[in-house]
Amino acid sequence: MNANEREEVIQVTDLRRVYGGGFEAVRGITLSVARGELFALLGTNGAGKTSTMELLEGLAPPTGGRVRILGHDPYEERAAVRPRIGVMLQEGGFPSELTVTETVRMWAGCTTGARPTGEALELVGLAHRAGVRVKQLSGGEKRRLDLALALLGRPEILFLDEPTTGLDAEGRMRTWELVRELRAEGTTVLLTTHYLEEAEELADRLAILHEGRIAVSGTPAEVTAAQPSRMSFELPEGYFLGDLPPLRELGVRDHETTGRTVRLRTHELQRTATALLLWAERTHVELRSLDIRSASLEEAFLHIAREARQDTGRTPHDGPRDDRAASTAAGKEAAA
Ligand SMILES: Nc1ncnc2c1ncn2[C@@H]1O[C@H](COP(=O)(O)OP(=O)(O)OP(=O)(O)O)[C@@H](O)[C@H]1O
Repeated sequence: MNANEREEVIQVTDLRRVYGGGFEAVRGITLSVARGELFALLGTNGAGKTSTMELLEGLAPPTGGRVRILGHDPYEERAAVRPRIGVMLQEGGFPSELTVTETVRMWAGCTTGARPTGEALELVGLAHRAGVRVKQLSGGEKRRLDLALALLGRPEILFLDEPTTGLDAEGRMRTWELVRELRAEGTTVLLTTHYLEEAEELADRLAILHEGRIAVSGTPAEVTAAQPSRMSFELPEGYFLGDLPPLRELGVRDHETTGRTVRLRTHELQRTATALLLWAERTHVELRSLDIRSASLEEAFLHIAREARQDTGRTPHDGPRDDRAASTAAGKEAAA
């Protein structure tokens, strides 16, 4: 293979998952992840992140579509895929009477070419808890044990389902550092998380899921670029909105006022901010409580969540406006 060529180790095409009761949790997801890349799956609660991860991990067969992990079907060709991947599920579940060391040894017994137990515990910062029974570990320590087990077989692809949930700030930083090191060594990582700063810190690319579909995807910079920046300030005493330069002409997309506070959203932050600050200087007034912030991943996420809330307000008969698959789901709902 050409050195510049992207080796796609995760390929997902039009993936679908329908649960027993007929609920469509994954509704046509297409994505690919290159070797050595860190891809983050974000989404509102119930968006379908875990349902998607489980299909990629080969824990269940898809209802429709295609998954290839390292060129294999992870469900049909489990024996070929399993030794090359590491999986950290959302909820581990170990025999609670075993000690940390015994748990790792037990797991190592089922893993080809396992790391030494001490090394695995060292990696996740659990070496000092080696002799402690699993039931005595804190929630965060159990997450770290989960991670140690996922790393035991030196996987080529690491699936991490909410790896830092329940960790304190130091534990989270430590996990981020470890994930960065693994990536630097060439490990491909697929991560789900509710911490947007985690995705912003770690991800090369990401997708935000909503109701089983990818609502937006790209690099963190691409995803945030589509969102407006925000600016807010207090109107000086004796001044009104109409005294400001015409906001539309400054690139302002929309604005609202509460009392004397003006909040606006703009795609041209520099132009808007410069014009308003120059106006304040010319007018010899101070824009108090001035706050200017560029768009963030949080903004993109909240935008999607807001749209989701508005959608929830619709009746099934209204149906989503422009999506055939979603109309089918709404139709099912209406029929139920
Ligand atoms: N076994 C199941 N049977 C029926 N529905 C299920 C099942 N498992 C999950 N679901 C539903 O599928 C949808 C997606 O769930 P999933 O756990 O994949 O979402 P998620 O994005 O991982 O959510 P969270 O962020 O809350 O962990 C939810 O509406 C959930 O209730």
